[in-house]
Amino acid sequence: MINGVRLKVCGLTSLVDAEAADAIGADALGFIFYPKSPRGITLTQFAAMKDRLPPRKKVAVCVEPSAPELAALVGLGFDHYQIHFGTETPFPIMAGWSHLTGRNRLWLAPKLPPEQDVKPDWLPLADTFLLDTFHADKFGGTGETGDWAKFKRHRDTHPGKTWILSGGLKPDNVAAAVSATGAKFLDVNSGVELSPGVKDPARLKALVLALHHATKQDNPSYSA
Ligand SMILES: O=C(O)c1ccccc1N[C@@H]1O[C@H](COP(=O)(O)O)[C@@H](O)[C@H]1O
Repeated sequence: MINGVRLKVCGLTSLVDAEAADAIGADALGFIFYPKSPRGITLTQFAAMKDRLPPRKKVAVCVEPSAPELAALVGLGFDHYQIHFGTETPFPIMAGWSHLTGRNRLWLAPKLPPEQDVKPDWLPLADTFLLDTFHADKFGGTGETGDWAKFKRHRDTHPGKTWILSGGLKPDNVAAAVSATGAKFLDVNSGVELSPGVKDPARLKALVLALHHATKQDNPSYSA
């Protein structure tokens, strides 16, 4: 936690990168189980490093998992399950996800087109929502910033939920993102990489320094 702002470092593919995220004080470590992602790992790869990972919250990131796929992830004992999904996903499927993980462990990450908001029906299914940048052909990892005003509007409208800001965050825009949205939970991924799937310790440090500076109590553009 950095001055009241939590940070997840996502797309970790190795112990070395998990340790780099731990070293900068990340609250949560994200692992992507999506074969189409350049940061994707398999359950076997995760299981091989699981016992040596730093003692931070572990988040399994997946895309529209089937019940058996999600059950396999739950079997590995993650703290949270971040599910990216299209907005036409049938409600009973989403309710099944919530039932399998428990709503306190579920992070719903809808692929929201510009004109669409989080549907009221979804709210009881999860305590936490992650808003990532919309991209017609991708579910995440776009490296592009999203609609910060939309994020702020959701956060203001539903203060009982945890809202995670995601999409294209990097050392040079994290201060502006926090200032524009008031986000208390950030998710970083490609903006702190050397190449897809390989984290850059220098960019991780720069991001944390920028976040420290942006959230200092005496910074006039920040309201805690
Ligand atoms: O990174 C991916 O390849 C990915 C693929 C499918 C679903 C989620 C994915 N990553 C998530 O995308 C966001 C934002 O990434 P970025 O900062 O824009 O690179 C992050 O939450 C990852 O969990």
